[in-house]
Amino acid sequence: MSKTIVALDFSTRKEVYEFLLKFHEPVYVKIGMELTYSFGFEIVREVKAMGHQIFLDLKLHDIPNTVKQAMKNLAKLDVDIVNLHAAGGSTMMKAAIEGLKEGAINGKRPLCIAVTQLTSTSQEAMNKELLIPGNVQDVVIDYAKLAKESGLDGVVCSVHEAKAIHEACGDDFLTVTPGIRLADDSADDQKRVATPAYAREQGCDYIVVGRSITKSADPLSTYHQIEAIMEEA
Ligand SMILES: O=c1ccn([C@@H]2O[C@H](COP(=O)(O)O)[C@@H](O)[C@H]2O)c(=O)[nH]1
Repeated sequence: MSKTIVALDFSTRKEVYEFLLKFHEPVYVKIGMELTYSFGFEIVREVKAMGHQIFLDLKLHDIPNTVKQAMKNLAKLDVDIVNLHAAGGSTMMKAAIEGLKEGAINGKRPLCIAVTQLTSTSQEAMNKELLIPGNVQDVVIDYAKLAKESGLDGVVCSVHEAKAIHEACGDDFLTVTPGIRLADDSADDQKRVATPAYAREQGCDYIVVGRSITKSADPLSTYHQIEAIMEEA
């Protein structure tokens, strides 16, 4: 089973299909706001029909009833993972699970994970702009515990918090980690970054990789290189 989720952050359908056609097997992909807001759920259905697994990354954050109804609709897409912001609180997260259960196809709902602190958020920004005091790792772990108590399946966090989250919430609580960069890559807008090798060492369940693969001169080879690192014993 693939441990690498490729972020399909493209602006055109052509780029999506040209990219996916390079792969000769189903891959785990992430469809986010960029594609969904351009092409609607049609693109989700099309990529799913090609046999790929899908993490639908729309990061819901609203009042509980709105999130519940939205999740009910997302469950009907039969994707593998959906997500929301833990900052919406436990009532919202519980409502999300209720919505997913109501919309589940054949009794099987998508996994639901909570964004703790975005990997583009630095310690300084969290304290001074978001006005959340304390250490970013402690805050992420507290949010992860809240997500677990609310019935969620895991969290989005950075590699740097994954080990402590597994210690606090259990090994079966998923850690999905964006902010992945190969050693020579630019961090771009990401702040809490790490390499695939460090992600494997820290026991991350999945890494999310966008630009390091999609902007690579040879995306297929970079993907296989990363997968090989993630699969090392
Ligand atoms: O905390 C988060 C949550 C989501 N993301 C998403 O992951 C990818 C990362 O792309 P890169 O090009 O590898 O930086 C992107 O789609 C984000 O929306 C995240 O980065 N951090």
